[in-house]
Amino acid sequence: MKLSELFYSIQGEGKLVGVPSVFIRASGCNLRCTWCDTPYASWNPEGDDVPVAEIMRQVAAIGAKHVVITGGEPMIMPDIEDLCVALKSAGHHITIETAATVWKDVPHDLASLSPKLANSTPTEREEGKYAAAHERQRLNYSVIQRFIDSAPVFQLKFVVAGEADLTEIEQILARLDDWTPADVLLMPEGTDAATLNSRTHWVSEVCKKRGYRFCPRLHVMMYGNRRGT
Ligand SMILES: Nc1nc2[nH]cc(C(=O)O)c2c(=O)[nH]1
Ligand code: SF4
Ligand SMILES: [Mg+2]
Repeated sequence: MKLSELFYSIQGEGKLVGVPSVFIRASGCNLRCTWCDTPYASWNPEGDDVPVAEIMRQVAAIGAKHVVITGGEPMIMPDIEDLCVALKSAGHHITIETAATVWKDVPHDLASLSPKLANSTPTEREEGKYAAAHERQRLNYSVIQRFIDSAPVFQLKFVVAGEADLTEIEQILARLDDWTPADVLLMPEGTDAATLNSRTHWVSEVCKKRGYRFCPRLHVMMYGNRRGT
């Protein structure tokens, strides 16, 4: 798998926030979010091809149960299934962080689904060649539904930048089945504490009204937006 980084940190987002976890970051993405916080795994993918056996050696050396496979987009990696099978048989808890645009039936424990809203689309003027492909691919309802239907546990984690995003989130949720408000997480967009804090108030008010979960970005608050954290 093309690997941009592998590190041990605290899960900063989602239902398992606070859990010490090994992060395996696949390099390469089919989307191009304008606010992507890991451009080194999407816009300008860095890293080397690392065999699953070597990834397993590095994970074993850390010795944690929880593993988060993120990216980039892990579901476009040719050996994602081999990696998940190996992690499962070694007894790990697997979270997959995906934009849920590509389906693969791989063993996992938590599907962290982050469908991308219109706020993610690059402007035509700045990034014309990516804007159209991103817009075409960013929402794939049948893929999202397959994850919901097959995952042992899932979360729908929406990156929100403004109150207008709520309308789109509700349109998306209306096309999906078998979720409850407790599965819906609203995460402020931002890669610094000041931006996150400026969005905390209105996002938390929406969560109180709708019964959605507020999703912090604990690692950004703890470490700033730094690689390997
Ligand atoms: N600590 C920490 N928690 C995370 N949760 C999701 C992450 C991601 O980049 O997908 C992430 C990350 O990069 N670091
Ligand atoms: S889906 Fe994730 S990795 Fe890909 S461009 Fe968007 S934020 Fe970046
Ligand atoms: Mg991230």
